[in-house]
Amino acid sequence: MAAPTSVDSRSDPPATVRTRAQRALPRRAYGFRILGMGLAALPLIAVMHELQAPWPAWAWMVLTCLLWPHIAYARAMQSRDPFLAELRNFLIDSAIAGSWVPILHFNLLPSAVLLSVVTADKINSGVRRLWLYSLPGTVLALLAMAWVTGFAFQPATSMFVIVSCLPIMIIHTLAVSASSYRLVRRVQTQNARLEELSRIDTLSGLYARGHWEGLASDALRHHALSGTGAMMVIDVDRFKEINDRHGHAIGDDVLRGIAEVIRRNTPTGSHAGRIGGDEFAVVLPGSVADAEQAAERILEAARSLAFANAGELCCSVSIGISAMPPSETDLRGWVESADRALYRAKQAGRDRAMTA
Ligand SMILES: Nc1nc2c(ncn2[C@@H]2O[C@H](COP(=O)(O)OP(=O)(O)OP(=O)(O)O)[C@@H](O)[C@H]2O)c(=O)[nH]1
Repeated sequence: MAAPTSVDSRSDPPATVRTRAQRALPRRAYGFRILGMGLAALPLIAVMHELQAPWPAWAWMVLTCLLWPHIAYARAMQSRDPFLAELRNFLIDSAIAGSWVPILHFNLLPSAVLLSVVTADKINSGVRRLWLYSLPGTVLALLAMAWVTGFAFQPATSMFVIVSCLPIMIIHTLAVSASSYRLVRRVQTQNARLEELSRIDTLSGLYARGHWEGLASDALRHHALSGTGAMMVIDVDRFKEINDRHGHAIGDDVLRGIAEVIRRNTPTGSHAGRIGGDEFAVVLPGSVADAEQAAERILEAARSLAFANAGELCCSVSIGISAMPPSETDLRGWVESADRALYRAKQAGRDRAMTA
């Protein structure tokens, strides 16, 4: 009758995450325990009324349904390890449910509802095998209470008791489902964010290498059909010197500036990525002549870049261009061909483009 949580004991989360989860778990469980135990009181009252139960049964109902949720919360929050204390509370929940079955004289519907609700709570907690660990305590509590009540057995459920079971079956199930839904939505959002992070190079804003390679392979297959397309590899000239003279922060500004230059000067349908420290690659649609024009624009724009914190800094790039291979080949071969052209551009004095 407690909350579904996002905690999974299979993995070892970082300390900060774990501390947050430690505090969050008892808080989340508190509301659900009040709801679950409170709603469970209805069938208990109905059956005890039918059985004319003795006062200790009523006292046990008040203690477990009305007081226990607050005791459990206080226990967990005052504990050195609220997460662990809350796990113990989960186990006590199950034992309490087990103890109720004989008090109800094994009345079929409320017994089944109570046991399935507490077991489902363990599964929903996300803590591996918690439901399994809770079973011995449940069975022991059930047997102990059965011994106290003399194994009284009256499984038939009246319409009055069936109706009293409806609130816990409906409201608790919906509340747990809503909580699970929120959890799933959060995981989906986080997954989308993680995917975004793996797709985009955070410094340059261009595609990260792995994702770019996927796009470039697709483009290679696509361009093989049309017979056009070009690969461009761009490397910042003497970037080590820029770092050494102006510092890494300015070096990063240069990389960002070049990335922006590439973005602005390549045609729609191009895929630009950062494939190394100061190396970028672009797959372009169209002919080699189109790519050479784009390269000239990039060279020009790179020369004109200005940096607020390094007034005298001028930068340039060298570019290697390779035409679409005559027959479809692997991406690596295409990039290496453009790389060889880039090497020649560097050898020829940098700040220029060469075509393979
Ligand atoms: N600021 C910064 N520097 C980086 C980053 N990644 C790699 N580098 C640096 O980039 C430099 C790359 O230099 P090289 O490619 O070896 O050579 P270069 O100085 O550019 O010389 P040429 O390519 O021959 O013109 C190295 O000094 C790396 O430390 C980064 O993300 N930020």
